[in-house]
Amino acid sequence: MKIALIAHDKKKDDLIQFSQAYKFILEKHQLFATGTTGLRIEEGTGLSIHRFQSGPLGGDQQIGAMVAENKMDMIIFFRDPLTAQPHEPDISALMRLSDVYSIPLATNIGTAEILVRGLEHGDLEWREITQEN
Ligand SMILES: O=C(CO)COP(=O)(O)O
Repeated sequence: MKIALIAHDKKKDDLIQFSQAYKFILEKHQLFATGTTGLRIEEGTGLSIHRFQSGPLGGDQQIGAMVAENKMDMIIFFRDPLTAQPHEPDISALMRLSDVYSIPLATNIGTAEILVRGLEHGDLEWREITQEN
C-alpha cells in the first residue's frame, strides 16, 4: 500500500510519535510525505520515505496528483485547525480529491490509529483489487 504522511508544524511531533509507535506496520508499506514532515519522520524513526516538496511549495498538490491517478491508498494528515496556512487552497484540494477517489484520510491521531490497525488486518485489500481492474 502507498501511504502519505503529512503534518502541519504544530502537529509534527505527534506524527513522529505516531510513526514510532506504528513503525512495525508502516515499514511494510511504501511511504510518501511532504518535505519537512518526511525529513522529520525519517530522522525520528529511520523509516524510508519518498519526500515531495514542502507543503507551502506544492507538496500537498504532488500528493493530490497521486490521488488523481489512483496511486495513493491512504493519507494520514495531522492538520493544525488553529493556525492559518498560506496554502489552504492546496490543503482543501487534497481533501476534496481524497473524497472524489474514496481514499481513506485521517486528520487526527484517533482516526489514524484505526486506519493503520485496519491496514494491518488487511481491511484495505479492496484497494488492490480495484487497482488491478
Ligand atoms: O504544509 C504541509 C501540509 O499542508 C506540510 O508541509 P511540510 O511537511 O513541508 O511541513
